Amino acid sequence: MNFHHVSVLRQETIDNLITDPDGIYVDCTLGGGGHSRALAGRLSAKATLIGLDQDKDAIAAATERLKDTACRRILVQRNFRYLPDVLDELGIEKVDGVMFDLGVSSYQLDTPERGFSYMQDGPLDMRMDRDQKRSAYDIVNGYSQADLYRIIKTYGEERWAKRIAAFIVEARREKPLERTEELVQVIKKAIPAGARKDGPHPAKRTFQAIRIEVNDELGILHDSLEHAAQRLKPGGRLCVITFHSLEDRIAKQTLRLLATDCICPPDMPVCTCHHHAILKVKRQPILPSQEELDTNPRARSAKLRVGVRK
Ligand SMILES: C[S@@+](CC[C@H](N)C(=O)[O-])C[C@H]1O[C@@H](n2cnc3c(N)ncnc32)[C@H](O)[C@@H]1O
Repeated sequence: MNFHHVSVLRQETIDNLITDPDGIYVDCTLGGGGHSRALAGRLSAKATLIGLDQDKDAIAAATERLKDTACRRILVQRNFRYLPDVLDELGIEKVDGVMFDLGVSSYQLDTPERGFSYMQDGPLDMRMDRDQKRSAYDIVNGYSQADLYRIIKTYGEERWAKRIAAFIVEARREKPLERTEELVQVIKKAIPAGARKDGPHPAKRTFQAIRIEVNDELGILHDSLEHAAQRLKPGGRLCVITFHSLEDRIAKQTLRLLATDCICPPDMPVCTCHHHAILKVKRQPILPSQEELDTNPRARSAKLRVGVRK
């Protein structure tokens, strides 16, 4: 397996994450272990690095990449929504830092058999965790037209969502769509030629939408970030890298909420919510440098948000 992935905002993330070189750190999205490798390189032999990924291939690649690092390493194939359970099982109450580098890896995108790519033909799959039942096939062939429209519109922010949903339903009447290339052809037919001329690949937004739905990427984000923040020691850091506006909105709003004391409606005479801020956050996200943008086009839309536990 050739696990190709160039880590985004690597230095910036590690610089913000580490407060104690002997501490306990969690990488919730190991991928190829790029961030973790850089992190481990700055930790002592007394430190612990816990790495999670729901993709078996990522665990295998990261295990290899991290094998000669000094710190204690615990790599687990698990969805990060279960971070509190993983820490409980390890008997770890609080940690010094937690990072998330959201979305898919280049390896997942560029491996046709994983079915994420609209550029190379493969089965309609898109599962990060291949033990999971629901795949892109089930969504494309099983969702009602209204549900297809809803996800393509909401998660893809696709202007032609209505037509694409209708064309998918029409195409699958003959036989189920099985390959990514078949879906790409249906999407191309649905989008008028004039609108297809400029801009990104016509299937980009629909593929993003289906991928988000298959992996419930946005549904689990708010709670996962909150759980991670709750497990930080005072002064501990939460670092989140996002790659599109929907993801970033959830990260921004969650961090802002965790940094707010009272969340009662403004006309409430006394506080009844008893909400207490547990984080301090910087308003502005950290963006990739020009140098990084010049060498890694995937960094274009990346934003790093950092929270510091009170
Ligand atoms: C952008 S890649 C991470 C790359 C990594 N930081 C590096 O430098 O090599 C995102 C990884 O997160 C994993 N992932 C996404 N959502 C996840 C979730 N809810 N739970 C666990 N892993 C997840 C994906 O399988 C993928 O391997």
